[in-house]
Amino acid sequence: MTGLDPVHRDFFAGGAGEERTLRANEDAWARRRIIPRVLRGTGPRDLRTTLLGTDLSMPVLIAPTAFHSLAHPDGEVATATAAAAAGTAMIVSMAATRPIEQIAATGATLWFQLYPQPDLTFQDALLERVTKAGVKALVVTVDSPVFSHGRRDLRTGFTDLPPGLACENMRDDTGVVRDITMDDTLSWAHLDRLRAGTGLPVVLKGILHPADALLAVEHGADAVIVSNHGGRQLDGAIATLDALPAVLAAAGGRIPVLIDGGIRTGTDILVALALGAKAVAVGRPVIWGLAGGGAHGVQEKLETLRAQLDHSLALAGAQRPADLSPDLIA
Ligand SMILES: Cc1cc2nc3c(=O)[nH]c(=O)nc-3n(C[C@H](O)[C@H](O)[C@H](O)COP(=O)(O)O)c2cc1C
Ligand SMILES: O=C(O)C(=O)c1ccccc1
Repeated sequence: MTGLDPVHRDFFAGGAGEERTLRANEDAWARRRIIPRVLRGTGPRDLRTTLLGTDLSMPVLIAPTAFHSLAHPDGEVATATAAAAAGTAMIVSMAATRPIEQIAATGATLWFQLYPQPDLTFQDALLERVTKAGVKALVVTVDSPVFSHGRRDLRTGFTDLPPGLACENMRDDTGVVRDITMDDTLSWAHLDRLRAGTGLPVVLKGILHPADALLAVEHGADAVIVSNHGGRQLDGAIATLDALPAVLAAAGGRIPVLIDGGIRTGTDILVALALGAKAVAVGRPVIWGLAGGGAHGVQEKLETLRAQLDHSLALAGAQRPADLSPDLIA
């Protein structure tokens, strides 16, 4: 990718361990085949979707990924500019390198991703800050009780952001940038407290087991994202597509189920929607677009996915995502 330092490229591309889960995510989509319907006279497609009160021009969100300023000098501001132009939502990583207020100034619809922090005073202040900036939902990442180990970036020697870059939303009231803490004591009680303290919809990111999907419903989560963190946390974890059916069954239609991991084409999105996901999120493809061409690069990536989804819906005999059903997938 243009201008991307090889060490940073490995940080973005890499997965945990042997990268089995990283590969499994992409392979799972490639294994599915579509059984199209014909002669349905559907006319032009309508990709619009509403999620937790958020209107989206298509069922594709930008997954939260760290450190966009390593990919492009405009960082998360460029990514958000593209999200706004494409009419979709960006989930801003807690490890974003631009202040949430600057990202919000693009006019993009934003959700904010949170690693729950043990310092509750700091966390409350952060939530107040992002809420004031206008984020529309809180995405709580639950698959990371500890930092990832053995990723490519650890072998290449990538440890921290270069001078001048920082996780700008981790500044406390003294201006000091806090480290993001991965908390191995996290439990459902923490989630209950979080939910009680915010008026925002709460989305749990990193659900793979159906029993956890059921608990998410019982604890009042507004949505879940089936995710294995793009193969960056537990190597050997199930591919997200393989986890999706049981999670959907456990959720039983009570809350929307989203999915990320290895989604690269419009047909991947069609497969996810046909099986019952309400929307998908994409991580690395957005980073490559950002590295290659800033806001325009990201927008081009999003418009390519939109065109591919539109085309494959037409060829499968569907006008809207809601017209798709599991019988279309082999
Ligand atoms: C470079 C990179 C950084 C990431 N940073 C975060 C993060 O800060 N918070 C988070 O919840 N997930 C993070 N993720 C996981 C993504 O949100 C998402 O689950 C994953 O990238 C989806 O898979 P894909 O990249 O194959 O589309 C990161 C992923 C990558 C590749
Ligand atoms: O790289 C990641 O996957 C990730 O989640 C992360 C979180 C905090 C800082 C840097 C990266």
